[in-house]
Amino acid sequence: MIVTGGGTGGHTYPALTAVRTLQGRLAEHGRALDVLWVGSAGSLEARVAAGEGIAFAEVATGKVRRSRNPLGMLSLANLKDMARVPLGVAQARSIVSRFRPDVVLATGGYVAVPVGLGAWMCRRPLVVHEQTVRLGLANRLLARAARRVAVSSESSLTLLPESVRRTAVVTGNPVRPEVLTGRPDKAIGALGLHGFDSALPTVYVTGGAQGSQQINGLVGEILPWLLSQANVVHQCGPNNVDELRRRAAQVPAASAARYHLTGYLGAELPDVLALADVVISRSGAGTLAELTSLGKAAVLIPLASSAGGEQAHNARHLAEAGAAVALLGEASAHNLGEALAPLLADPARRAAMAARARTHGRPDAAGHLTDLVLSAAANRRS
Ligand SMILES: CC(=O)N[C@H]1[C@@H](OP(=O)(O)OP(=O)(O)OC[C@H]2O[C@@H](n3ccc(=O)[nH]c3=O)[C@H](O)[C@@H]2O)O[C@H](CO)[C@@H](O)[C@@H]1O
Repeated sequence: MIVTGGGTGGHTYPALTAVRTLQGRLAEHGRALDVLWVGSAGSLEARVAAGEGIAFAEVATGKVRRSRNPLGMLSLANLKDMARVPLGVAQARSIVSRFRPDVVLATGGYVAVPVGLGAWMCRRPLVVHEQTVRLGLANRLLARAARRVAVSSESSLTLLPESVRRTAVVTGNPVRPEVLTGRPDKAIGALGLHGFDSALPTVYVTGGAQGSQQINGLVGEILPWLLSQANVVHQCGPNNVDELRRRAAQVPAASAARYHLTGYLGAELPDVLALADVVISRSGAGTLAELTSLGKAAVLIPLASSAGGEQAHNARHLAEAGAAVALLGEASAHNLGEALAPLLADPARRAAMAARARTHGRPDAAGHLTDLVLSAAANRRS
């Protein structure tokens, strides 16, 4: 198999989960998966593949920066990047023709475009996986060339063009298995949270892999109050740690022991999720798949500029079902405090929200996507 997808955690982790699940399936039959990850140099997917011991090949990619103004799309940076796309396609085609995979799995992001086109040119079956309700730009381009399009929710189906809908299957969005088996006590040990008060609920604040300055700012405004009600693990983004650490120095010493700041959570993420009673988060598809599979009460602050308003759509969907609170429109520290207060004060209220969230989870998504990939590969072989 060739796997491609990346740029952000939302595209990278479903690809990783599919690879791991496939490896596990084949191992049950005493067989090994021959897999190559094709991605961008210096990217998250390159680091993830290296960490997992998955062979990795680089292709050139061009990021197309969206702009409300059509002429803005023609910026110098965009034009330079677009010029890299044909190079990436040529590289990907050569990689696919040498590796000769039975199947190519693409999970979105700019890098998936050249690799998916390379698969199509070499007549290798392409399976596209989409995490969000609306197909992302890369997947819209690739969907017509794909043997199968896997989507994460039923509501995607009606949004697909007729020709693509025929190849579409609802699999859900794969969640890394370890995310579902975290342990609160391990989070305390690994992050040194010995000052946390076990009588108080714990809030996990996350802005996605890169962190969110908006969420960091809003949480910063209510931090003294929040720490009087809860313990807080705050994942602020690797580039924001220094600034946030300076701001955190103003937290009164009495409550500082209940505040843990971190740029990015790696292996500790599952344990922090297990520890969390309430999550404050963006509403990216990856994070929501995790929160719903686990069943977590959440206050969602969507990224306003996400493609097609996709994060607001995700957040509204869960909020309407009582499975989260969504701060839609202009979020303020006041609104955030108001959304949190009843959840922090009332364990039964957060348990009810968590239970509703769990009904939206699809912990079996990796298995469904793996079935689809295996059947595309088997078809080619037969
Ligand atoms: C800015 C942007 O382009 N956002 C998009 C991106 O989300 P983005 O990748 O930013 O966010 P997601 O919520 O989809 O995924 C983030 C992933 O990173 C993990 N994580 C996060 C923080 C951390 O410290 N450690 C860690 O492991 C999360 O648990 C999750 O698995 O792709 C998603 C899926 O296509 C889309 O829905 C989002 O709109």
